[in-house]
Amino acid sequence: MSEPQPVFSPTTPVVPPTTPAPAPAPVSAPAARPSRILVADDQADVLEALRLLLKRDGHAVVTAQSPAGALATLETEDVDLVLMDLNYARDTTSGKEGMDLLSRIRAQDATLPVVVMTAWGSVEGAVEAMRGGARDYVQKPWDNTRLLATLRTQLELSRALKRSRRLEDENQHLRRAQSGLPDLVSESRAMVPVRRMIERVAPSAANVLVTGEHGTGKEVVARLLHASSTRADRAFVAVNSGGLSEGVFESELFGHVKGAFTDAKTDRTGCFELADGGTLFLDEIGNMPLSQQAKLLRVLQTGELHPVGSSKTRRVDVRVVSATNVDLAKAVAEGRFREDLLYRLNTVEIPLPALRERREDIPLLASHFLAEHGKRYGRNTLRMTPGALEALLAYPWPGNVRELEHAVERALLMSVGDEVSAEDLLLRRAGREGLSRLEEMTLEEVERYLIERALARQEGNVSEAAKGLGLSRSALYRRLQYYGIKGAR
Ligand SMILES: Nc1ncnc2c1ncn2[C@@H]1O[C@H](COP(=O)(O)OP(=O)(O)OP(=O)(O)O)[C@@H](O)[C@H]1O
Repeated sequence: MSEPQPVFSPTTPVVPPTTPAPAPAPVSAPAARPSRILVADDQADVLEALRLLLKRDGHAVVTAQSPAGALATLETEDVDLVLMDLNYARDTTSGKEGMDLLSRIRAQDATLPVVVMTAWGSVEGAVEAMRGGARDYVQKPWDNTRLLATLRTQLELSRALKRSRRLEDENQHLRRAQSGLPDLVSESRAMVPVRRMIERVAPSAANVLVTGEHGTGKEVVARLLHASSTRADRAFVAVNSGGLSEGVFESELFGHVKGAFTDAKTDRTGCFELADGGTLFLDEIGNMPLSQQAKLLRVLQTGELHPVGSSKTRRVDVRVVSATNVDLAKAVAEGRFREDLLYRLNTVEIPLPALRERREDIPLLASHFLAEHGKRYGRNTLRMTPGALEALLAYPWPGNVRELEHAVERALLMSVGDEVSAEDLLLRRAGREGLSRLEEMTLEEVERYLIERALARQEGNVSEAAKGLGLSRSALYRRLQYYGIKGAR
């Protein structure tokens, strides 16, 4: 069995598009930013000294002179660590205001590392603060080297924690681990423009819209675009964007913070952030309600989002590949899809032909699935009989490649010995072998069978099939509707 060839390898030189693609949607890249530290102390000279010290060490610094100021800053600024004094009211060393501030910071974001500064010799204060959730403490007056080392350790620890939490979230979202390039098996002429387009646009950051009937391989194309791009080592996050209820949509795409709503027990990273630096695959985009389209458009226009319940702005660098089986131009004309969103999504459009329009691919796809599933079931020596191949070629495949894959897997399980026969395929209604069962069929089954055969012969063309059956086009359409036969054009 010949191995399907990958479309191209990532090392293949990039061929520039003949017509320059329009500029991609500006979901802009975040600059690699230094750690941002909030320093809270009521003494201006202390704040200034710390600001200079931390800046020299490569950190960005924001300062606050009171607990209220610190909390207000945390509301609006994305901070990586808080360095805070325990005492605010002058001449007191009780640390009460500081402990209060610490617990309020923890309530807002329990993952934010806090390092407290205690008065020299106040060991109880330090112990209490650590019990209250501070990650570490330094004593005043501080030793510069020790202070910087403490902060660096806490920042690294927090980064590692964030990374592992993000990986956990990512793992939940990644539908399947991909090794190497996903297989886009094809040898038909109809798929040549598809392959060419993938080669040309994959390396760019352009947003791509993949269109085609169910099961034609839109997600395979999306994965291939990602795997062949410079983003290949970052996440590919797939989300069924047409099937989300109003309540779930924002949280799924943009994330939420703990406490944003009753069930929000912990922070949740949204798909946009999970896909940061990588590719977000928005499947079934044509079924997205208008209200959700507006929210999506805003993020694509600005490259900025707010997790639900947070006023902090996050920036993301995401390439969006979307897919639909809906005619979006028609949906725009009927007011069901926003035109401005369509223009953001379809910088490049890749239309995938239905399987009946590329019958040359059927034998290769069948062999591919037979080999793949054969491996899975420990049956590596299976072959299709010529009769099985003929039946596959005669069938109209309304469910496209997905249906073919299922039929081959089922046939593999039905088969005895090394051969998969036409009968194992169970394509009773359309395969040739159906003829031998003619006498067992009802009149309606025979009619359906003949219509499917005629359509398959004419590659789904209704006018030609109607001619062959001696029916008018509209009479055939009525019957197609009656029998629920899909895949006609
Ligand atoms: N050209 C191809 N080569 C190999 N496998 C393919 C090909 N096209 C589709 N498949 C397989 O067929 C199945 C359906 O493909 P996929 O999910 O990409 O279709 P889709 O167009 O995204 O479907 P839907 O519109 O229902 O979401 C998958 O298991 C996929 O791996």
